[in-house]
Amino acid sequence: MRTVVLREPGQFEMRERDRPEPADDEVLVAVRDVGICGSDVHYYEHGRIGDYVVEDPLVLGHESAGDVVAVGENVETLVPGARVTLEPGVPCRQCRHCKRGEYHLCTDVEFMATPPHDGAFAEYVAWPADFVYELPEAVSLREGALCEPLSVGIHACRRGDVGVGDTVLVTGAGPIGMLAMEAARAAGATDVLVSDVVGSKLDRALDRGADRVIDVTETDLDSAVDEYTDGVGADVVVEASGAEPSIESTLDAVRRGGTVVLVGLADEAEVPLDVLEIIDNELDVHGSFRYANTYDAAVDLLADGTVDVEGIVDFTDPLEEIDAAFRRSMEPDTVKGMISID
Ligand SMILES: NC(=O)C1=CN([C@@H]2O[C@H](COP(=O)(O)OP(=O)(O)OC[C@H]3O[C@@H](n4cnc5c(N)ncnc54)[C@H](O)[C@@H]3O)[C@@H](O)[C@H]2O)C=CC1
Ligand SMILES: CC(=O)[C@H](N)C(=O)O
Repeated sequence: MRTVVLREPGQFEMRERDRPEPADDEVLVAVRDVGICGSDVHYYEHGRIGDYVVEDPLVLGHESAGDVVAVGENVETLVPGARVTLEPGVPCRQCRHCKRGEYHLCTDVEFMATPPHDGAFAEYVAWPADFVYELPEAVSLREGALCEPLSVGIHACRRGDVGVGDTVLVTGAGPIGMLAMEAARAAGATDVLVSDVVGSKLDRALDRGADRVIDVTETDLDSAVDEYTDGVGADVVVEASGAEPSIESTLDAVRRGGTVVLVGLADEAEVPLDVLEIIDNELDVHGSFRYANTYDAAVDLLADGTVDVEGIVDFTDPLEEIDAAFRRSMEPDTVKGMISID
């Protein structure tokens, strides 16, 4: 089967590998659509993310969907021909976190495209059936693949306890911010504000239903939020840029008693946050890491038409043109690129 491996930073190589055999509890999926995530691009550019270093050729891609072509002998939930999306993190299922249902915190999780685990830029992937979700007719495979970043948005909104009537500020209009905005709306937020430093992304957010967009290169975030909320502040801020100034500004933009959800990963682990501001305003500040138990919800929201994920996609290129696709993904205007596999 065809795969693309990252050999070293900036160098993909098309390789033939043996088609995997599904184990008893696995299904074999012919991969059709794979999203390009910022983390894939980071590995492509730098060969590492923090302590995760690409030491051996690695298959990237963890936002995937395709067709089941074979099932292991214990699999009763899926049959060949099913159209599916793959949840990319498989935990140990045994540890305290797994047993509490917070399996995304399992320290033994094997996550696609995180060294040393291969991802989905390949013709076939064998994957545990309990982390494979069937897509109804109404949900395309492209949408199925984007259940992954949508899940990040759903989990962030759950962490922020976004509720009916809330005003939510999302900082960063990349794919995660855009889909956090969708998830916030689905959770009942009636006002969603979005900030970024790239005008075209804010235009896109506006087209996709943002009530107010804030270009922080021109407008002070705190003042804009104050103006919109009559000086109260946002009920929930979802920080989805990872930019240090944006992370710092969340504490000023949220209302007293409100909630800040930190999703964006800063380049530096240490970002100064005013502890007195957190205490005095009784803020809830939550980290949000990947997701757990979100895929069923993501598929349902797509099937109902409650959220739109296709609208964030700028282009789809074939697997053979992955190098050009990654370069295009690095352009500041791009929100989401995808790879299709025939
Ligand atoms: N915690 C988690 O589980 C996950 C975290 N992430 C992180 O979330 C962040 C967002 O992911 P993507 O949307 O894929 O990244 P992205 O890089 O595509 O989007 C970030 C956006 O923030 C904007 N931005 C830069 N400076 C800003 C500022 N000062 N104020 C407002 N916006 C600003 C950029 O122009 C860009 O549009 C990244 O840091 C990523 O590493 C991504 C996936 C999962
Ligand atoms: C941080 C990322 O972008 C990636 N999706 C991951 O969950 O590792």
